[in-house]
Amino acid sequence: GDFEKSEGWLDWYDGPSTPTFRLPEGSVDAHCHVFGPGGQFPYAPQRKYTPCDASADQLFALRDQLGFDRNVIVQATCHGSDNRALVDALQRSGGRARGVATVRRDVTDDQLAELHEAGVRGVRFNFVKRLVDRVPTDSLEEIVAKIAPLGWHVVIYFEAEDLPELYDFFSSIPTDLVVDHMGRPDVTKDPDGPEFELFLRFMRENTNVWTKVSCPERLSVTGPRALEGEQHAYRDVVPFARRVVEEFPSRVLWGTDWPHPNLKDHMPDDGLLVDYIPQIAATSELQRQLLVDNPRRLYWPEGV
Ligand SMILES: O=C(O)/C=C(\C=C(/O)C(=O)O)C(=O)O
Repeated sequence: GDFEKSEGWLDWYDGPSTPTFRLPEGSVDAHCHVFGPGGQFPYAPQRKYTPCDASADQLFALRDQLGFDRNVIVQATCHGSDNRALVDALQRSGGRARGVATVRRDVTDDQLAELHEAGVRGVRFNFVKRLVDRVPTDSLEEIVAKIAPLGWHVVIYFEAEDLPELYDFFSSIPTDLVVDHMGRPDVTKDPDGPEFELFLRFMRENTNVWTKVSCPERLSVTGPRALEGEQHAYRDVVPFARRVVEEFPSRVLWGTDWPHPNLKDHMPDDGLLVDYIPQIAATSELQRQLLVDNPRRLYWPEGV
């Protein structure tokens, strides 16, 4: 049918392993998606890929199996600014999910109020060129002005090579600003080198900036296989993520990124991704901040 998934798209991992690492009580999967079903929630005509359907019920089953308590569900580009699938999932969650939506510059205050009522607490802007026709620099400023009364924050997704030209613009955003997947560092480079240093400087100079130390499977060249005797899946990503967690322990978040859109070479076992966490957050204090305190402060500030 019209919603055939993209060529080469891998189905998400059916039957993920149960993690060895026990998530702390109240942990939040702070980056995940729901897609479709395409017949009920059509994908955006201008999308760059067509995902497999991935429902709220399947997301919540994964949440329970992995040991998370809550989700932050993030609008992906395949649904554009049609947030109906996201809102449906939030309404089904019984208050255990919050959302990050995508809106256009002509969004009305009533539409924003409806999204807030459903549990949306932020807006997402995608600067990854393969995912959008044009980067949303102009609409971002207008939308930031509209969401200010709601106290929402901004989530941005960009690639490390684009940070130099976007640095000043991103530094001018007045809200809390959450960077997806550490701004996608090239992990074949030196974690102490100039490229990652620019991202660390961005976080040092802008104390409103948070980042998700998620998606090693997107960044890794060494991949999911742990060498004999070594415990590190995605071992080439560990130094980058660990550095961020240890320098900015109160401004990091973590998520599965289920159902992992656009992965072509392998589909990660979500249980394995959870077992990666202690490599990058080595103490129970850091784990609690990463998985419980920080996402709760940002998405459930009312403390429920
Ligand atoms: O889901 C992710 O976080 C990563 C990807 C996709 C999107 O963010 C999206 O379509 O909005 C990607 O790297 O392709």
